[in-house]
Amino acid sequence: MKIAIPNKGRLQQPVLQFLSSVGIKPLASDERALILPTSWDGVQLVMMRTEDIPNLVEAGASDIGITGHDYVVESEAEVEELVKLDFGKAKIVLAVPQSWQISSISELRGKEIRIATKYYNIAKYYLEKNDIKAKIVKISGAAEVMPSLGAADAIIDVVSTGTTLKLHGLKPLDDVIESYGVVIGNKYWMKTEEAERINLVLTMMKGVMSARGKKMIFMNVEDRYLDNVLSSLPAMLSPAISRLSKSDAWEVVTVAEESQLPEVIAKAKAAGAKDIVVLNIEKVVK
Ligand SMILES: Nc1ncnc2c1ncn2[C@@H]1O[C@H](COP(=O)(O)OP(=O)(O)OP(=O)(O)O)[C@@H](O)[C@H]1O
Ligand SMILES: O=P(O)(O)OC[C@H]1O[C@H](OP(=O)(O)OP(=O)(O)O)[C@H](O)[C@@H]1O
Ligand SMILES: [Mg+2]
Repeated sequence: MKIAIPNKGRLQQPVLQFLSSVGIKPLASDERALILPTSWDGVQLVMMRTEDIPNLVEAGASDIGITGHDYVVESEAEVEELVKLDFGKAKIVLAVPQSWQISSISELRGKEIRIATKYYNIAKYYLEKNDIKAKIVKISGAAEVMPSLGAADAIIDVVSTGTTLKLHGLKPLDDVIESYGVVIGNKYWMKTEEAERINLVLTMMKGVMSARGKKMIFMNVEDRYLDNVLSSLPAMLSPAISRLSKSDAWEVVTVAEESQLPEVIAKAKAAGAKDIVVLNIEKVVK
């Protein structure tokens, strides 16, 4: 099976790290190679431009792909979003010159404005939905410079820290869409002879995402403190307990969200738990 991933750009490293956690590592070959074998037998990586991946997957040149949600929407490709990822987060906004004394997009109605963007379809849907008349100036990047060159009045572009907008005298006026890294699939992937392997890869990918932010906690508890320690744990954490050999103590094991850790450990310790060990979780396959 083939997985299309970014051959460059800001998503490439996070995607490779994510695939490594899944158990898929590219096997070194000529660095110009665009189809790479991997450590998982029968799985190849296809190195493509991030924005081309939706069309590539729709065309069936790859069974699944990893790209940005914005490119899935912009491409209008008939693909399925299968696993939402926790990297590649961005916002696409409508931004206008800081000098414009407007605070809502409704004030743009009735005006004929030019909007520079690399997201033509996303902009078109957004402007139609908001009943704004605008000429879309299609560019492939660096949209922020267009208003100061007099080539556009406003832009629709990605914003992360907001630095580039500020630097070019622009301010965000409205959010257009949220974007995030996403695993997509060809609509017919389940009908291919690779379906079983694809399903296993997707199961592992979901397993990695379910484990994100979760920790395993092991603690030793003497008999006399067991009830106290168990009642100190948050109700939804159904801990497992096992008798320690050669002592009247127990091992209590549970899983907690990383954000719960400080409170869970403090309360368990105060209730008598000792030797508290915290481990990362690689995958949780439901
Ligand atoms: N600050 C950001 N700027 C651009 N894209 C971002 C940013 N933060 C997250 N993204 C997301 O990353 C993806 C952009 O990746 P892509 O490889 O196309 O562009 P890039 O990393 O800016 O590289 P390039 O130099 O080709 O523009 C999109 O899905 C976008 O939503
Ligand atoms: O809000 P910020 O943190 O400033 O990031 C947003 C900027 O980053 C991206 O540019 P990129 O570096 O990808 O150049 P490009 O526009 O040519 O793709 C994006 O297109 C914005 O210009
Ligand atoms: Mg870019």
